[in-house]
Amino acid sequence: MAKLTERFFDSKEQMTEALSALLKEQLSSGIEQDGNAVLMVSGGSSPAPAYKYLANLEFSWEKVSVAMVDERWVDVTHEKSNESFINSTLLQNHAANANFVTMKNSATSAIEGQAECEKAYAELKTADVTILGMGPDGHTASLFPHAEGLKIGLESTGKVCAINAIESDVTGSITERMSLTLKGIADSRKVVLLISGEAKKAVYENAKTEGSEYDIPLRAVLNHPDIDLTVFWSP
Ligand SMILES: O=C(O)[C@H](O)[C@@H](O)[C@H](O)[C@H](O)COP(=O)(O)O
Repeated sequence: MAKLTERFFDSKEQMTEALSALLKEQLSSGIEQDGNAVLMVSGGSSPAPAYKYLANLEFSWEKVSVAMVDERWVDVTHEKSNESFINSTLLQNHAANANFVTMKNSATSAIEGQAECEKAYAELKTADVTILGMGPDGHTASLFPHAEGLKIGLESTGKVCAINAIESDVTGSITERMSLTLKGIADSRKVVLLISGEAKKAVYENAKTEGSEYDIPLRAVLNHPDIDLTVFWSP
């Protein structure tokens, strides 16, 4: 089982404040320890206010590498690109000085781009903090239930994997993705899971029950013995 800490807040503002403080603390201690820090980021609405706060924070951003937790296999100009979202929320003002490591490359498919992405991620040290979201289907990163590539995502010793999700209301039409593997998620001093609303709280509680990691991939994170996980929930 992961080492689990649960922090439930009364408002999104309180969650953002606590999350921002945790991110700053993890990055500072990474720099103190290794001279540089690695932050793994997800898309989604929950982390956006903390990203905006960090963007305006005076910090040694030139010592920070920011890398994606997952990405749709689309160009950065695409409206659904997570990289574009990170550019417009986090990599602004002071944080624009951070070194950004993309998941997307010029390969025509995620599976063809996997080796190049793995090479880029292999050069990164253990992350200081990894931010995960969770979908209503129990996916986290782009580890979607029963997706093509999920077995590799759960079992590989590599950091990244190509995923082709089963199309649903949650995935939308773009099902081809690159994702951190479970091993890639676990290669982090701290993992943070952000959950908003009662409906997703129920999904999270269900993920904590015994069952298949293929049905609810978040279970694999909760079950992982080496993950230090803090769950942030707000209404
Ligand atoms: O790539 C995606 O499909 C989304 O980014 C997704 O994985 C998101 O992180 C979660 O659905 C949490 O979203 P919220 O932060 O909006 O709850």
